[in-house]
Formats: sequence, C-alpha cells, structure tokens
Amino acid sequence: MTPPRKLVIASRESALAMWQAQHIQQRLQSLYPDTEVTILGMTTTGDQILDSPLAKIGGKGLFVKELEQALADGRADLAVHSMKDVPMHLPPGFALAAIGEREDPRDAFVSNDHDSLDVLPAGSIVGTSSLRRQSQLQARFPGLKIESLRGNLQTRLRKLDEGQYAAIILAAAGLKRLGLASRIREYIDPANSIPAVGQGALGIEINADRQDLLAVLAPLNHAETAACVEAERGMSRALAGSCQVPLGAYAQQHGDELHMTGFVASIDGKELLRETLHGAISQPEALGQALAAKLVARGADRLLAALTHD
Ligand SMILES: NCc1[nH]cc(CCC(=O)O)c1CC(=O)O
Repeated sequence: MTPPRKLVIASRESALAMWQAQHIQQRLQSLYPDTEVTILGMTTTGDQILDSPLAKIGGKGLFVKELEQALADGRADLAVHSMKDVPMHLPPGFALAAIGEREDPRDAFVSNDHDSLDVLPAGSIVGTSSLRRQSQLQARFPGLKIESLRGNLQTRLRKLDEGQYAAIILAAAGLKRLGLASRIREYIDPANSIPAVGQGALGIEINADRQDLLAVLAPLNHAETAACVEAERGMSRALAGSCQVPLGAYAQQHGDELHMTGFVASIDGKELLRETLHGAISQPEALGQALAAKLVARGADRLLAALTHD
C-alpha cells in the first residue's frame, strides 16, 4: 500500500469534534509522515438548529449529512464522527472504514451544587435532551424534573453555570477529551444509565467506492471496540432503525465473548425493559439482534410503537 500524498478529514467545528478530528489527524500523520493530513471544518444542520429537541427535527443524521456531502464531492477523503451520532443505516454510497478505541462510555453527572444524583432533592431540574438519559433518570428518580438541554458541550456547561439547571448529564468521553473531567461530580454506573449505542467511540466514514482508503485506515480500527459497537448497533437496528427513542445498549469484551446489556423504556421511565446476553465476539451483530429479540419478547415493540404515535 502506498500512502496517499494528501488526506482531508471532514469534521464538525465544535471543540469536541475538532479534538476528535485532530486526534485522528495525529494518528494518521504518525503512521504516514510523508502524507499531508488536513482538516476541513464544517457547520452541520444539527449544530445550527438549537431550539428544538433533536428527536423532533430529524435525529442523528443532521450531524453527519454535510460531512457526507463533502465526501461525495471529493472535498474530503474521510469524516470523523462520534459513533453515537452515526445513524443506524448509512445512506447508500457510504461506509465505515474504522472504529477507534473507546474512551470512557459512561454518562457523567455534572453540577455546581450537588455531589451525586442520589442527593439531588426532589423537584430539582436536570438538563438533558436525550430520551435515553431522561427515561433512565425518571425510572430511578421520578421526583426529578427533566428539561431540554441542547448545544455543544461548552454551551451546555454555560447553561448549567448560568443557573438554569441543578445538574446536567453529559457523556464522560466528551468531557475527558476536552480536559474538562474536573467538572464531573459522579460517574454514573453503566448499570444505572446504560450508555448510548456507540458512546465514547469514534467512527471514520468514507465514500464506499474509495476502496483504496481501507488499508490506509485499517490501523485506526480497534477490533474489540468495533465488535462492541457492532453488537450495540445490531440491537438498535433490530428494534428501531434510526429513530430517536429511549433505548441504550452496552457491550463489553470478556475473552472471546461479549457481555451485553440493553434497554428500551417509556419516556417517563415508568416502563423500562432491560435484558442481558452473552455471545461470541465473532458474531456481534447476531448478538445484538438476539438481545433485541429478548426485549421484543417482553413488549419492546409495544413501547416503541407507543412513542411514534404520540
Ligand atoms: N449527542 C452529542 C454527543 N455526541 C457525542 C458526545 C460525546 C462523546 C462520545 O460519546 O463519544 C456527545 C455529547 C454528550 O452526549 O454529552
């Protein structure tokens, strides 16, 4: 394989997205010192529309569409995404070339006044726009009030500091990457807040016809993380496609097996179905599908159908 002379990375312009793109840039630069690796920063629709919950304006695809356009136009060779923001079905013509090693997958409790969720007084306002976080929080703490919180990480922290919320929930991965881990008051046990599918992992997307890039990007793939994320995406795909729903999945590698937990809930958390399953690391998608089937057997379909009819 001859490394290309130039590689252009498409990235959103938020601080976290740029950190992630620069991380991949550095990895590529050290693998291929003679290649010129640059970043093309872009604003996406998801970054512009900040006043509506994501679930209402079309979901995750809004963060990746403009980057895909740059790949299609040939303005960029690869796009770096948080796997959490990558839709379950990529549009035709695009492919994931690599999934990077996972950063901390946990949700984090961030507050200026309180040490942990457990000590948050009933009636406190918690900021999150994730139905997954909302449903799991309300299941454990029905007295908390959940209010919408959108914007990039810095915006969300600013809104907390302005006093609009008693606490907010964020992905630990993003805070750690930006050197903001000191803002975390409590790491929420993944058993209590099952992470989003792919949380903490980076994905590298390419045009499907750029087969030449597969070998170039292969060293960035982290096989264990890729298997875990494929299992999680397998569950989500089997249940809900790309809809924005209160659902989460978390797979971990143990030897040659994956141990996986998944849940589906009502938004108010009054109904919450959770299942676990072990399976071969070599068949991650099948494991995710089998976990989805266990959830469906307990009524997951009914819960998800009720959501889309509201
Ligand atoms: N939905 C936005 C988003 N996409 C990825 C991350 C965090 C980093 C990651 O999960 O890799 C975040 C912020 C958050 O949920 O707090």
